[in-house]
Amino acid sequence: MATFTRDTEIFRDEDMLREDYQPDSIAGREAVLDAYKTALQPVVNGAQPRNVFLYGKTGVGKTAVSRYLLDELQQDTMRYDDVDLSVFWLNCTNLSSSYQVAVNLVNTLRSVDDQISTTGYPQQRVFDLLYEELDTVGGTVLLVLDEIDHIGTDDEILYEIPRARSNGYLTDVKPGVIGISNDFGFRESLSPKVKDTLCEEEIHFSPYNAVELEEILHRRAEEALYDDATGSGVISLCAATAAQDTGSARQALDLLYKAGEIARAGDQSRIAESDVYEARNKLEQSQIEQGMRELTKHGHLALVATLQLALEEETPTRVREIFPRYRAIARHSDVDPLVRRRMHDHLADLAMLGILDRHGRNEGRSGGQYYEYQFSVDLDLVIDAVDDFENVTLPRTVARSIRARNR
Ligand SMILES: Nc1ncnc2c1ncn2[C@@H]1O[C@H](COP(=O)(O)OP(=O)(O)OP(=O)(O)O)[C@@H](O)[C@H]1O
Repeated sequence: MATFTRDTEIFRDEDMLREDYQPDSIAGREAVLDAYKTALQPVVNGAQPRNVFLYGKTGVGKTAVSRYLLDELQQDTMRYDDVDLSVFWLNCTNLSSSYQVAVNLVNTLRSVDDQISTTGYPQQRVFDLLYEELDTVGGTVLLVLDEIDHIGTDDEILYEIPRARSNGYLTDVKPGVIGISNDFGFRESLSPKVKDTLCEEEIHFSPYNAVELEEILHRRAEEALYDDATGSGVISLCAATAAQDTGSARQALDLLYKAGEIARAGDQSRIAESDVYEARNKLEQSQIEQGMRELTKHGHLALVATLQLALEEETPTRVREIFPRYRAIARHSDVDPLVRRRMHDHLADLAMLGILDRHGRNEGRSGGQYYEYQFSVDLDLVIDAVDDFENVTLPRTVARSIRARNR
């Protein structure tokens, strides 16, 4: 018997459940598609494009809908000789200034053997280079800036590009900017002139409800899974679970994919509801693990201090117990400790991430309120995560528990 045999019961084409798969149809987003089409109509007419700003939480289809509609737009404009449309995408994660966005745009527009250095130019020079490149491409150019909120308050470029034509910097090209963001605060933080320009057309992507998610999952499952691979209620359970939690299609698809993997690993011929529950727990766990790894240095220190108390069976515990431990661990790790109140903010963050449970308690007659903390996740999970903290010198009790687990 072979060690590996091809799946014949659960996954027909599992790549279709992966993050980077681009669906060829969009379900449950009619109103958004209508608004987006209206915003893009000037492009088909050969007119100056409008700038569009898309916002909504993570996983609600901003990228998928944009890719789908811009592909359609490119195909449909080919029918008109007087429209020459080019679309360029730039992911702005880690680009925290107009300068960096401009340099990366220049390099996106240029060929790979003709890139410019990411530092060393005056800002105006980079903008001029960008205008030259845009004019060289010519026609209508749509620049899609994904995760645009990373640019922060240094947002001049979002004003400059759309205005460059009327300001006489561009002659042969009609540029349009499509900004995408899942940070609701970003729109408010834009300077008024940028807001007026970039947010000419705004499209809000609301979280999906269970009915919409079910439609998305059904369409995807039709091709990704074999016909009898889902037991009754499985798809609606994935949809309902994700709708109640985040309303994200990504979460719903991840749940179905994970549940399928669990069924396959168990040699089952179909996915059961119990696989969805198990998948939810596994995904939650890995999200929490990731949350712990991505904490700041002081978040790591506060976590280790609380873990030390938990291992000594001193939890639930109060800030006044955690703080001295935190301070000692910080000193051993060559970090200046924060004052108690600031460290308490980090404990509150850990509670918000679902790592700690926090309960308010009253101090009896003397009045006053205090909080008690304890882990709301399995300690083994925390010990595993802490093992990877490179910036913290671990106290002996914690180091010992790690060794015991790794043995
Ligand atoms: N309406 C839809 N129809 C079909 N698939 C969808 C739909 N909406 C989202 N998806 C799928 O859900 C996943 C997440 O969607 P997408 O990446 O577009 O979200 P997003 O809003 O851009 O999220 P982020 O802000 O995190 O980038 C993708 O796999 C996408 O194909």
